Amino acid sequence: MKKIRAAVVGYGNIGKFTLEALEAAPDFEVAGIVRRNGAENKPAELADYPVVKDIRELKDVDVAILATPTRSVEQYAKEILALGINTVDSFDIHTQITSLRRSLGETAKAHNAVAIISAGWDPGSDSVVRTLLEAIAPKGITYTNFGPGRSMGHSVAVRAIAGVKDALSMTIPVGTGIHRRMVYVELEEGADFKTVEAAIKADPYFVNDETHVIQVPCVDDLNDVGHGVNLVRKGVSGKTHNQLFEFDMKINNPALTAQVLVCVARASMKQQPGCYTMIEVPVIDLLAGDREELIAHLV
Ligand SMILES: NC(=O)C1=CN([C@@H]2O[C@H](COP(=O)(O)OP(=O)(O)OC[C@H]3O[C@@H](n4cnc5c(N)ncnc54)[C@H](OP(=O)(O)O)[C@@H]3O)[C@@H](O)[C@H]2O)C=CC1
Ligand SMILES: N[C@@H](CCCC(=O)C(=O)O)C(=O)O
Repeated sequence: MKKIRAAVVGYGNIGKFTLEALEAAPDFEVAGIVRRNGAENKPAELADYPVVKDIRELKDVDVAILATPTRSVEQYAKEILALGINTVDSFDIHTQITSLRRSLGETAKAHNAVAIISAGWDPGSDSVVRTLLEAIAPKGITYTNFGPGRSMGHSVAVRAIAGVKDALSMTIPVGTGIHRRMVYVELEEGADFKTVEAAIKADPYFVNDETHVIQVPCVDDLNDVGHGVNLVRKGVSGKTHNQLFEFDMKINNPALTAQVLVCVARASMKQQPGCYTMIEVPVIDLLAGDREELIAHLV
């Protein structure tokens, strides 16, 4: 069977694990990697792949997996969808997902392509869990409690602030879906800590949470990409109260995000043109293999 040809756009934390997930998938082949500086300083593990500045330099790409900062997703997605290539991303600014969906939906439909957005683990696979739990206990409350662990999105947002050399944003669960942010920053020489601290606290990623910023000499000495979630719903099925559900996982954050992106890239090949979030995609489309065999095995 013809393999799905995927390009990885951006080769940072998520990009590296995406390449591994593609290499491990039976139905994908790597079309190449798109990097801002192209093949300059090409790492050894990319020796067998084309590394380019522009996705148009790659041959027959079916789907582009966007492993760029969340704030760059819309621009990359629009350019790539306009070439008729599907895109998937893990955009994680929850309050902006519906507007991104509308915006990419227009471009995707105009160019006969598919975009699946916000497809990491949260937003992403957790969104599917929340949806399922709400369906089976329509009345009730869901609490999504993260961590403790490293938020990649928050760490990326801090690294983009002027004067920050490196950053680690730890998410600490306080309970009932409330989180504290412990942000460790390594500053560029001459940067002013108070200015950086104020910029972090004003960023929409942090503005609603209790946030502590701590200057350290070397972020790498603290770094651990482990994370996790404890997602709980207590609610009512029919007229019966006290239905209690719990989903818990402890994970390597970039490895899981990458795996979700790859299964969603597969699903993108089976959708009609347009833009979707994960809760709109049939879960069976995330899997490789024969549909009847999957049904026999999983249902
Ligand atoms: N939904 C979810 O569950 C999750 C979502 N995420 C999202 O994944 C995103 C990426 O995280 P992570 O891989 O750690 O980020 P990194 O900074 O490690 O990697 C991003 C890569 O994108 C490329 N890039 C393109 N444009 C820019 C730009 N303007 N500034 C910086 N880099 C750029 C760079 O690669 P190159 O130099 O090769 O061009 C860079 O290495 C996060 O922003 C986060 O929101 C992460 C985890 C979970
Ligand atoms: N989007 C997160 C993954 C979910 C955990 C989270 O949102 C957090 O730690 O705040 C990330 O970028 O790591």
